[in-house]
Amino acid sequence: MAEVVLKNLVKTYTEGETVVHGINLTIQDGEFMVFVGPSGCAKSTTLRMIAGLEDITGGEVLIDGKVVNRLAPKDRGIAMVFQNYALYPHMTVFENMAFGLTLAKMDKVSIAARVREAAEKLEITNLLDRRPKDMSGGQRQRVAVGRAIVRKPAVFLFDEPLSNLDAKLRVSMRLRITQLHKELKQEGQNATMIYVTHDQVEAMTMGDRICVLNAGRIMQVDTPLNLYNKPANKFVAGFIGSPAMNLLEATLTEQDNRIGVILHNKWLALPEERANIVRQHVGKKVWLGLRPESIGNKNSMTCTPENTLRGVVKAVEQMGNEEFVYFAIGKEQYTARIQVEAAESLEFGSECDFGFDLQKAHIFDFETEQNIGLES
Ligand SMILES: Nc1ncnc2c1ncn2[C@@H]1O[C@H](COP(=O)(O)OP(=O)(O)OP(=O)(O)O)[C@@H](O)[C@H]1O
Repeated sequence: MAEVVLKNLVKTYTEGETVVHGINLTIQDGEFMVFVGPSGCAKSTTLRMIAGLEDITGGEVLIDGKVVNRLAPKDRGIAMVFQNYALYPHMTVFENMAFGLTLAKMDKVSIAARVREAAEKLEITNLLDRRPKDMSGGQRQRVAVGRAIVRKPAVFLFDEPLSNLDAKLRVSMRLRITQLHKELKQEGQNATMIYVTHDQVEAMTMGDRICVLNAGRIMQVDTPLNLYNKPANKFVAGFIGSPAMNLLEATLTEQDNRIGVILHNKWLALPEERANIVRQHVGKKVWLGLRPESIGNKNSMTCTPENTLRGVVKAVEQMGNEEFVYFAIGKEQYTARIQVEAAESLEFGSECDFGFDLQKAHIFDFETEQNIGLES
């Protein structure tokens, strides 16, 4: 049970390169917080500073109200699960899971009870006598999670724990970890979990809140749905969502008292409520963000001369229930996501009219890249 607070956290490696630039973040007691961002954005470095595996250059880490900058990892009340499992190869599963408790000089009966309880939770009771080399990757990772659980830590830290597993196992393990978080809560162990991943599907499905990082800075901290529906800036808009949001250069213009954007030399009207929010920015260059599901054909949305552009189909990916249509207008490439009932049989090189649902448009300042289309 612990709140984790990062105050102006800075990391400079000895080579002099600052990779974490003053991060401020409060992770609430019992919260499942995901750190997500592209490779090299300092997710792991930040997590390792919380764990005590990396020196802190500046700022503070507080766990349960106490500054832990100088505490050894074992004294921080944390348990960490790594991508490579980090199991002892010469020990059985039981011994691996018991190891930390033995070091902490817990009595043997209590250790056995804790290990069995955790093994049952993770359905690995039948593996307790095996050694890591005789198990699959998924089983090893369950043991690594089990080793963390037995210690009943206040804070669980996960560093890309599912990256070495195949796609199907990743899905089942991610469910298991989120269920574990809920089960522990039910049992009164309000475990705070901090989970690092570069996989936005993991981030969206697991996190109570997600902290999106880029180049050592926080871009946005919010619930999965708010990140998707109200991205604070162009970076978050482009990072969260698959296929990625279409981001188009446009200029906000006024014609006959109505506000719209000029795209490919055509004026497209913004619906009135959207127009009112960005009225003060008329004349400015902006990034117009449209999710693939906000672009469609005449069967999937209302297409009018004021929201339609003609494009050339470059590729179609069939997903079963829907298809992703990649098309070009001039040099720009766009993605539309169309439900299979509405799909036309579009072939490479064919021309089609695509409707742009500007009611759902996200609008970002061209220079600052901040979202200027949010209702205040
Ligand atoms: N020991 C080190 N010495 C110097 N630079 C380092 C060290 N470890 C990491 N870095 C640098 O710090 C930056 C952040 O690395 P970090 O591993 O935290 O990123 P990440 O977001 O976890 O990336 P990935 O998703 O690829 O694991 C990178 O530029 C990396 O090269």
